[in-house]
Amino acid sequence: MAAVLRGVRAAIIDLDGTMLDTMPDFEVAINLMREELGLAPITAAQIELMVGKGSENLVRRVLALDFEDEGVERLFAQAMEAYQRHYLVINGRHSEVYADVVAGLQAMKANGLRLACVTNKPVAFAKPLLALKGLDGYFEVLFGGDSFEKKKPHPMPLLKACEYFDLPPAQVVAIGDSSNDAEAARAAGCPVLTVPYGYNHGVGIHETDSDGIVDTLLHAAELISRAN
Ligand SMILES: O=C(O)COP(=O)(O)O
Ligand SMILES: [Mg+2]
Repeated sequence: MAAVLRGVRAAIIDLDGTMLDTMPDFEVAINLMREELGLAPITAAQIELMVGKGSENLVRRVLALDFEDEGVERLFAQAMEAYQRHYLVINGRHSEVYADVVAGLQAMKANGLRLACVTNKPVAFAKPLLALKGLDGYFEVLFGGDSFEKKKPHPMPLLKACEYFDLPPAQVVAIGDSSNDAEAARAAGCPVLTVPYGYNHGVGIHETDSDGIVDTLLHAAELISRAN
């Protein structure tokens, strides 16, 4: 693993499931939306399988629990509006920073790494959330699921971050909790580390192709530092 991390000058860090356990926020906002539509609540365990590919995909999949394709499309705009309205109100209220995230970000900065946050969450949710949790100051740039034409697992958001840093992808490590992060990194040519504690569509992180699994962001910081 050390070999692929040699020469790394910057890190692209995912948000949901990597820095913050946001599942309780998703659960509250999704169930407020369902209540408005007259639908019964669903569990965090159900929602966890659907998170990771952005808000539109989440809302469509939640509706698909109760409706066929035609019903999903009929209700989508109304459901999306309700979900976004509720999410913005509760954003961050029920979510927590994972262990050793702050220590990891501090260690990366201390080691001279430049940092970007690249998430599939819309920027309007991600920006105030990072600020509320005191994490915004670590990042030079934040890209969300609506920043570009394509989201992860497409490589575009990662390539844009590399462009922003003016570094080749081989010198920019991606760190995330799901196959979306790992596939985007592979396609972009970035080395990739994964954390095992987030949301990977119900699939163990060992099943996802990466350059290594790290227990925490602090562990990631140590590996990158040791390789350089
Ligand atoms: O909001 C999502 O779909 C997941 O967001 P993430 O890319 O920060 O994990
Ligand atoms: Mg994630």
